[in-house]
Amino acid sequence: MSPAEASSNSIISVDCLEKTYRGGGLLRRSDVCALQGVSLHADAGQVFGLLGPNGAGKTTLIKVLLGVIGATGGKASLFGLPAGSSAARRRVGYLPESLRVDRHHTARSALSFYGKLNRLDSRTIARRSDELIDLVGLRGRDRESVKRFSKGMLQRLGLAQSLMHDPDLLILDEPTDGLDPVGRSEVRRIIEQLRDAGKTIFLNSHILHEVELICTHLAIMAKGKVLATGPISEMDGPLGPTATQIAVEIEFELPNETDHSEHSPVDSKHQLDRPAIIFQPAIEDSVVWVGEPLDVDNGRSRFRCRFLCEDRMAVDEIVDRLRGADGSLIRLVPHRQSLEETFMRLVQSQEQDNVA
Ligand SMILES: Nc1ncnc2c1ncn2[C@@H]1O[C@H](COP(=O)(O)OP(=O)(O)OP(=O)(O)O)[C@@H](O)[C@H]1O
Repeated sequence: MSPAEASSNSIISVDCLEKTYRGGGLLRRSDVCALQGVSLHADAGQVFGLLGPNGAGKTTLIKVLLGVIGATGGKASLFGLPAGSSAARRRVGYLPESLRVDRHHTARSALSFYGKLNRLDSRTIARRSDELIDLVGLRGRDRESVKRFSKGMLQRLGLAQSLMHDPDLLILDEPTDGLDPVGRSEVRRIIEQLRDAGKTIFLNSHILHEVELICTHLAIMAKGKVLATGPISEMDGPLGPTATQIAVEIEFELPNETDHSEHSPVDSKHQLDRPAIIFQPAIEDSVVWVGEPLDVDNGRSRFRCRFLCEDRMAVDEIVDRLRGADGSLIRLVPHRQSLEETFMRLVQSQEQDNVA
């Protein structure tokens, strides 16, 4: 989305953001460009996921949003206020990747401590602590030492502390990292409740499946750049990674080259190469996946292949080539790319671009 397209109710608005960590030395060889023209927008009520491999720049972006570090270029704002300003910061709750709660605390005393840090009065602290202890499922354990808490319970307490001042936006750094499946599902349940209560949630993760389960919107980042952003429902659709590409799955039969009348064995490796030979060079590089021959019968082999086609004409060409090779089309369906496939394709093609 271009800055001009950003909707007026953007809670987070990031445009052409740059962050270079300066290294030593006159030639600046050790400078690290952690953010390179990052643009993204998260609207009210969204659960927005920032997904990327290690070193993508996710934590750097969060630090700029919170005002912990300054950007070296571009613009970032929260609620239309400059990121890092105290007016913006007051409306944000933050859960760092590993929140350390002093071991002498109980859940209740920890919440009281964080309430005081947020300058809340004692009545508000007592009321919010009650509400949040219920929300995060710590009722009955709230006067126990946190020393006895599991990692999942500590993370839920961390969520509660980030909510003490009732912020409109929650920024969560790897909220389910290191939790067991039960802990992850409990954190997801709380995030869903917060979303239903109208909070905007911005979270950072390298766990693709978690993002898929929790988020409504997504930005895929790698090496300081946003590779794709939009509603999650559009990230794993039938289209390829660019708007015009079409991913299709085709099931078809081809006559065997081996003469079956002589009962010669069918060489499956040889058979496997056949579709690629028939479809190339016209659609070079577009055979994404070829399965083992599914069936070999009456001198014909059945295959299932996936293709990433640049446009509809490329799909027509595949069908024409199949007919030209005396093949028959059994099934042609748009292939829904999983988020994982989209993610891997984007990250790998960026790596190839960098090598070229
Ligand atoms: N204080 C710093 N000084 C120099 N380089 C840094 C600093 N902090 C981060 N970097 C570098 O900036 C790049 C982005 O790092 P960042 O921590 O933002 O990525 P990330 O996506 O959060 O990765 P991870 O999932 O591993 O935390 C990396 O190359 C990292 O080494």
